[in-house]
Amino acid sequence: MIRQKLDAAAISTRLSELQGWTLTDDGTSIEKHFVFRNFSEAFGFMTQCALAAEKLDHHPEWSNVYRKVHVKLTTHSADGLTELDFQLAVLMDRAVRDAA
Ligand SMILES: C[C@H](O)[C@H](O)[C@H]1CNC2=NC(N)=NC(=O)C2=N1
Repeated sequence: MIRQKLDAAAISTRLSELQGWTLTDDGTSIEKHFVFRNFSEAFGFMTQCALAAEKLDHHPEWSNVYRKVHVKLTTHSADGLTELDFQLAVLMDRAVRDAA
């Protein structure tokens, strides 16, 4: 199931397929710091991700300061990481290319 909590081995495999994402100390989230050229690119990225997240019915915890966006992904209902978090991470990495 897509909303089923992943075990440590699955998390480590999925994480190794990504770049720039790290596991938080408590093991329940992955996070990444994105840096863009300017605020417009950062906000364009967030807009695209917001629409993708809504379609996926899976939403990021994030914050933006000028040209930086900090993203933390976790599945609240599973109290940990699920396949959905990794799907959203892949979508976000793809959105970076479109923002440029
Ligand atoms: C009803 C709806 O499917 C749920 O509330 C979804 C919405 N988005 C979500 N996003 C995240 N990150 N975790 C959730 O558990 C979650 N649940």
